[in-house]
Amino acid sequence: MSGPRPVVLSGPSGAGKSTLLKRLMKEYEGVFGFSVSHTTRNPRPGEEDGKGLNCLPMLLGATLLPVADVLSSVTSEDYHFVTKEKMQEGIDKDEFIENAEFSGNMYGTSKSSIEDVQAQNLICILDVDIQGVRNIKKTDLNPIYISIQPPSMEILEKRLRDRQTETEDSLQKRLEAARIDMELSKEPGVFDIVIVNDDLEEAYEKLKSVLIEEIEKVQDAQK
Ligand SMILES: Nc1ncnc2c1ncn2[C@@H]1O[C@H](COP(=O)(O)OP(=O)(O)OP(=O)(O)O)[C@@H](O)[C@H]1O
Ligand SMILES: Nc1nc2c(ncn2[C@@H]2O[C@H](COP(=O)(O)O)[C@@H](O)[C@H]2O)c(=O)[nH]1
Repeated sequence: MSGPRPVVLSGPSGAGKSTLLKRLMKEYEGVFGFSVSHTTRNPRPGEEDGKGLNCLPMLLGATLLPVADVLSSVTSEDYHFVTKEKMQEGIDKDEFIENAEFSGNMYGTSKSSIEDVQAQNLICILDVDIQGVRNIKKTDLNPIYISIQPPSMEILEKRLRDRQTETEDSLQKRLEAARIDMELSKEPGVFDIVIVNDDLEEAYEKLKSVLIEEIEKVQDAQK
């Protein structure tokens, strides 16, 4: 039996991908696994290196907490934070299914980050920019492609500013990338669905409705 289809979540920085993902992974604990990307950007306050399914055995071995507590501490946000040299080394060794430069930093999805999730028969979620979407389309991954879009550039800018994670320079770079993303996401056939994240509840319900078939398949297999 082939495993569940992976899900690619894309859309401008600040559109709300991580917010929606966190809810989804909380409501459907044990159904999704996040593909922990590599990046050369600096960690934000609270972000930890590689706190994803890749290091689950290590987390489980190092804690006296129940497995469920460890699993719920695995968020959809963190990365493997690496130097440019280390990242380039991995790319040269063909360890990445895709990689891209975004806002002056390198990002990439390692093959093992996907394999680790798929080995557990979980729905693998990839959070990648539009370049990642294009590159994944050249592979045989066959994911469901979902774009999360903001209601407008103005609202996106406000969300990014309020999040307080960016310098003025990185914020401007992200807004520029967002303009391109918003144009490209309108191209027919790029995404299976484009969800405008205006009202969070409505956006979340739409996201769930697109994924419910795959979710139920995983839940049935776990019975
Ligand atoms: N529907 C919404 N209404 C208002 N604020 C929202 C909504 N969705 C998300 N936000 C807020 O917008 C900010 C950006 O959201 P989030 O960090 O989830 O975006 P993202 O797409 O994951 O960004 P990045 O790609 O940079 O990681 C957060 O502070 C979040 O709380
Ligand atoms: N092509 C890829 N894009 C990725 C990957 N991981 C994250 N991203 C995208 O980068 C931007 C910025 O993310 P942030 O965490 O610095 O705010 C965002 O659009 C992500 O979707 C990846 O492995 N490959």
